[in-house]
Amino acid sequence: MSKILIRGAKVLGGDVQDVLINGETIAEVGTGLSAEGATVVEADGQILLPGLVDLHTHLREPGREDSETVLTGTRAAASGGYTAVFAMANTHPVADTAGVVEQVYRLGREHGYCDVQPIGAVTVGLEGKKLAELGAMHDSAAGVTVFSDDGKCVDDAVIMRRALEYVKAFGGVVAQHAQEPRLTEGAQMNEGVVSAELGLGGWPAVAEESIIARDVLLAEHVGSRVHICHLSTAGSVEIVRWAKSRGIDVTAEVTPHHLLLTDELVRSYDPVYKVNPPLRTEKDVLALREALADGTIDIVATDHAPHPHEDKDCEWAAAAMGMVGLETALSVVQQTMVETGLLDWAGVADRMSFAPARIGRAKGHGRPVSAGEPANLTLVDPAYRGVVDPADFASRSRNTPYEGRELPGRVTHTFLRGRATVVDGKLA
Ligand SMILES: NC(=O)N[C@@H](CC(=O)O)C(=O)O
Repeated sequence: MSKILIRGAKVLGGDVQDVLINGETIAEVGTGLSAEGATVVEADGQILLPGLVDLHTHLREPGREDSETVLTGTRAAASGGYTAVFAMANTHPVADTAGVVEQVYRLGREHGYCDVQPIGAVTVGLEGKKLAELGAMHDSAAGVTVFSDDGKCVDDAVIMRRALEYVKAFGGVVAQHAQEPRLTEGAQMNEGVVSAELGLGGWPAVAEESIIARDVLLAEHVGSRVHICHLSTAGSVEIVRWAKSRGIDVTAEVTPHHLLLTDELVRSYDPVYKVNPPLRTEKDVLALREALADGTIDIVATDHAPHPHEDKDCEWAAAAMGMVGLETALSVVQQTMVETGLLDWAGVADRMSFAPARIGRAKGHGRPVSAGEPANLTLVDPAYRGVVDPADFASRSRNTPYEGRELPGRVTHTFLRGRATVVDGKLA
């Protein structure tokens, strides 16, 4: 069995320690550990985190392999420090049967860059009409625990209620894309001052907030668990805060881009900024950061949404919605949360590994950095400063809003069950 000694890293940003990996497992954590027979990784000044877990990734396979595949997407994930990703169901065919989720799960295992945990669709074909085979997907080899029609809202209250009732039986969770469809017909960007000036169809905050309000009440009524995808407004934060104070079993995520970018960027008419939910205002950004810091928002999830050049490089109205995010997420969180003093590295470990693994019940991920645990680990150099160049991405798509921006931090090593998937910042 191969041995690796990570020497002198700040574990979760705290004490400087050595971590000895033996085979797939962390053998020892301490100071002055022997390097005998081990490959040494010098980690002076670096932060050691549990491998990151993304609860919201679009891998596009099957069906849109021109934008991403399980292989390219998991290579992008490993580059970004992830050891597990949850793959959204809006593929072609939709991941609404045991067959499709098993296929995606197996591809992840075969490629070996990052574990892939498929998310099952809530409704057949994401059409919102008929519940998909939730039980069969759960009982399959993929062991699906998270269900979502992401990209579309489960807007029928009865279907949502039934889904919540169904997943309760096996401790699953429904992850809602909160977007009232009638209030967002033809919407192109956040509804506000900028949309009025640009004459683009507005996407009101209330379209998100009304669905969240309804769904936390449904979750309370049914006694089930609901997760809210990509929260984007200050009002949504208030509703989730209220729900949690009532003891409702709700969790929520925020994307890196909603922690940094605002709708002012849409003035450029550059479709790279077109995303669902849309970029909001400075006030929303600040409320989201604060909510992530105080735990009202549980996790950061990337909503990595790769699109090929031809779907993005066109006029605003015709462009696809979405941004890639796996390879920049940790840097954006470092900039917006750590360097602002809102969150320390232990907090980052919680919001990007422990909590998402807990919500999605990802086995072997989001575990403490201690002896006997699976060696799923990420090593970060926080002093690094670099300009984002999409040509460096492992993702098949390049639709990043950060091109040319300087961002802090770099993932130097990622370990999946003791095997290095990233070494010195490069895919192994
Ligand atoms: N987040 C996005 O802007 N796009 C997502 C789906 C969606 O949520 O619309 C995609 O699959 O491309």
